[in-house]
Amino acid sequence: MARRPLPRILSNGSAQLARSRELARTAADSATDVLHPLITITRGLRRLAAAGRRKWTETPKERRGALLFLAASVVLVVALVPYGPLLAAITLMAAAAWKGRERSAAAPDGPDESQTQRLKSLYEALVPYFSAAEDPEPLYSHGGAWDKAFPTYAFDGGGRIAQLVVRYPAYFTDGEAESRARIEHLLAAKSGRGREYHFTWDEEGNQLTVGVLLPLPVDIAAQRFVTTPGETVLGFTDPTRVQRTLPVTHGEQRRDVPPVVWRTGLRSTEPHLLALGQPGSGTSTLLRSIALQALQHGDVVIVDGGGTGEYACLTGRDGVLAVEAGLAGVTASLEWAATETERRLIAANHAHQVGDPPPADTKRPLWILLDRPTAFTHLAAADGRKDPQSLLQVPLRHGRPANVTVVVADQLDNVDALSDPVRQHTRARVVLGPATADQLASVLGTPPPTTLIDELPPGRGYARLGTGPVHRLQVPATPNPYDDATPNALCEAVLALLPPRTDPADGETIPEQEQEQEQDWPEGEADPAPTEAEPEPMPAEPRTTGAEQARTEEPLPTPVQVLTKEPVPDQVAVAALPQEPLPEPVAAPPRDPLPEPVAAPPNEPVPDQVAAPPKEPVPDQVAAPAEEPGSDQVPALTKET
Ligand SMILES: Nc1ncnc2c1ncn2[C@@H]1O[C@H](COP(=O)(O)OP(=O)(O)OP(=O)(O)O)[C@@H](O)[C@H]1O
Repeated sequence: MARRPLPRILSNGSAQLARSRELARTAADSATDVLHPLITITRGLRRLAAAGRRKWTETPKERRGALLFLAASVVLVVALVPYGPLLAAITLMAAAAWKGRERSAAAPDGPDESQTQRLKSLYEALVPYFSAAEDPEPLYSHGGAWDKAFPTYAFDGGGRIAQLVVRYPAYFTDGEAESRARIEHLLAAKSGRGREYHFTWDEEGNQLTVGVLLPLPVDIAAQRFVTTPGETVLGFTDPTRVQRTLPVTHGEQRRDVPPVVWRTGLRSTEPHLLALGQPGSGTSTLLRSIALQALQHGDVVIVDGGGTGEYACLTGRDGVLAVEAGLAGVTASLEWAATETERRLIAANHAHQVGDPPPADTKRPLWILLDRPTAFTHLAAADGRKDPQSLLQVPLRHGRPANVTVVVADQLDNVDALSDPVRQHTRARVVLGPATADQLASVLGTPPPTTLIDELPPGRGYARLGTGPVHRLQVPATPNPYDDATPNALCEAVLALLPPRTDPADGETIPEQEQEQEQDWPEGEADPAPTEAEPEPMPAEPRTTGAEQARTEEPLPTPVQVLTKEPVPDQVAVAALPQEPLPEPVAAPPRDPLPEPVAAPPNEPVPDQVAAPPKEPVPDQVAAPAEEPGSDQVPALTKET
């Protein structure tokens, strides 16, 4: 399997150019500072000369002789007086300096009439919230002095408030989320809707700073981001809470933008991610973006519960172990992933015990990406079969030391159908699209410090990594390249990131009829379900149209081997997985297991629901539960959401 090369560090030619330009600008600035008096005097002399010329042309011709005589007399007197020339030169220089000084237009002292009116009405609106009858010296009272309450303010070109500092009385309950939310809502409404505001509460100084946030960039397309292995760019955010910037290209241009970077792997404190959103908010796009980044250094298994072929472009690509859209296929893939997690743990532990480094085949990151897994939960329940989510328990609980990462994307309305392990072990959280304040607080664990706006572009939302701050997030545009509505430039950007197609393992194509005959479950195992009865959420047709194929100029993928008895469409190729034997039958877990503790207790064995082919228990050291952060760090996600 060909490996993708590490991302090439972008050429630094333009960076050098920018540095030289910056150097030249600094030198020019310093020279201007040093030569400033000379420049002022020269400018003054020029102005004096211009004034003299003007005076000469304005003087009637008959009086020019007298004027000339007067000037000559003055020059003569000056020349004859002791120190006259010197005094005259000093006087001239002083006059030139005075005349040459820069007279900037005096800044207006305060707000203009309409701005004053805005501030006054804002003040009046705040009176009921920031006043108390018992207050002997109320800062807020009807008809009171608004300028004492608003020490700093700024307006934008349209006359709307761009920044405002609001002082409030010490008795205001600024520690209560509800009180804060009321004030924030009111300020956002009175300062102009349609913009996002950021609120900074200074509880010590009894001050609230209101800032207007610029829209996040929506034009950044999928590309190779300059990150290290183990880092995934979820999207872009405001520069305020993020120290780092990432160079991105937009057409011919390059610019630096602050990213939200999620770290996975051994040292990650948020090893798994949950993304939620309303339909059409961009969760599938986020998953596609993560998949393209993950494929640079790892393998991915994709579970597509949406059934709209969002991941067809990844099918049959190098590193893509499976793109599953049917219940039986999903179950088989997730069983394999659980077994693989255990295998890695055991292999790494054996290596630790004999003092060897972990084997190479335990280090390649494995990503399990699930788009709407609750669709399969409903299907499995209707069919009386095991919920595929129950198979995520091992990768979720023990995935970090095994380099296995789980990403779950689903709709906000389906939160109740997510299993407890998914809720408890996904400490990186993303909410995309419109969501109520309660939904955001429930998923992220805390409300975002910005106001919500009614209309959000696709891919816009919030991200929180563990107990860190809540970031505004804009996911890079990573559309489905096989979608006819996708603009060509974006389509090409995504296609350029796809790994090459996987060569069939044995160099042969297995005819479909043969495949069906060859799909045999291990002896004694129950057939998961009769093929005819299998509900199939994903249409079996290929997702690509003729036109799309022509655009990609790539042949359709060749099915290599089929894992399940389900009729799998050609494009849903299950490539590398089936080289492994199928795991033992998995005992169905109780339908509604009690929520587990987030941090696995020390010495915890691997849950026995998933019977691994190697029957050894997972060694204590490998489960590494001690490093797992405690449950208080997981953003709350209640079933009431
Ligand atoms: N970050 C983004 N930038 C630009 N367009 C986006 C972005 N995210 C999503 N879109 C566009 O929004 C539409 C819906 O996106 P997507 O399919 O990812 O949403 P979804 O939440 O998975 O919806 P559904 O659950 O209905 O599949 C698509 O047309 C997609 O191209």
